[in-house]
Amino acid sequence: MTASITRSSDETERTPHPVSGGPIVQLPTAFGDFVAQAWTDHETGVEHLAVSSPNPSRSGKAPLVRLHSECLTGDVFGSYRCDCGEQLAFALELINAEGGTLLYLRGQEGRGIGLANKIKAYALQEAGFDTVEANEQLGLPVDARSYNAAAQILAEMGLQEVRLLSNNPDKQNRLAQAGVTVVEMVATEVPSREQNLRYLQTKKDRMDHRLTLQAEHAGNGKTPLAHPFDSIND
Ligand SMILES: Nc1nc2c(ncn2[C@@H]2O[C@H](COP(=O)(O)OP(=O)(O)OP(=O)(O)O)[C@@H](O)[C@H]2O)c(=O)[nH]1
Ligand SMILES: [Zn+2]
Repeated sequence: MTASITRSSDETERTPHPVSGGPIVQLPTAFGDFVAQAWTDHETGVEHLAVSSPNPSRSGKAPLVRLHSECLTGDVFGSYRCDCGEQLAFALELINAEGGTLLYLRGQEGRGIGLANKIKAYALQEAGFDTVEANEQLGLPVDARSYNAAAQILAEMGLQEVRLLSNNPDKQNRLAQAGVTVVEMVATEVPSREQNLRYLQTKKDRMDHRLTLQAEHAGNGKTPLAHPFDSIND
């Protein structure tokens, strides 16, 4: 429980970010049967949740890991303003099929600026600003997230070499700085929609997200993925 993280570049030892994990419990879900473990960040008091496949990876490759930043509007309400809810469903389906872990990072709402500020940023986007400009207009960082707690949780779970389910190269770099080796980036693009196309285009153009946004990939509501709520309403 006290694994230290070292910089791969210079092997300089750093003080581990203080986190602790609780008991591992069964978590049967609409996406399959998982196990869950809560983790507390003792620096911030924020509680995160690791949701893992109970079976070891069948591929023999490094474990699949998704770091999912909290998005109340997308994850809980199924908002189409962003791709978060559908990415969450996609990741859980893949982890159920292939094995792996989804670490749900709370306190990262709105790329770390918080829910109320994200909604203010939405208001600015409705006035014409893009998702980057909106944060800047609020005098806030474009991306205020830290992955130090996540890296330490992964280390304590024995996940220091991972295949990262993400389109965000910055996440890969920031994890590497925190001591986690990303051996492969696994795309997590879901079909775009009319309502989130500008947002996704901005992420591609201004935040270097690896998104194709190809016409056949752009569902625009015509080829929706299974939504988290679809299989719950039985
Ligand atoms: N500030 C702000 N945050 C947003 C907006 N739309 C979604 N978010 C937040 O963005 C975060 C998700 O980040 P993304 O950039 O979509 O994806 P990522 O996690 O960096 O990259 P992937 O791993 O590829 O999904 C969540 O915390 C959301 O709450 C927005 O318009 N403004
Ligand atoms: Zn979102």
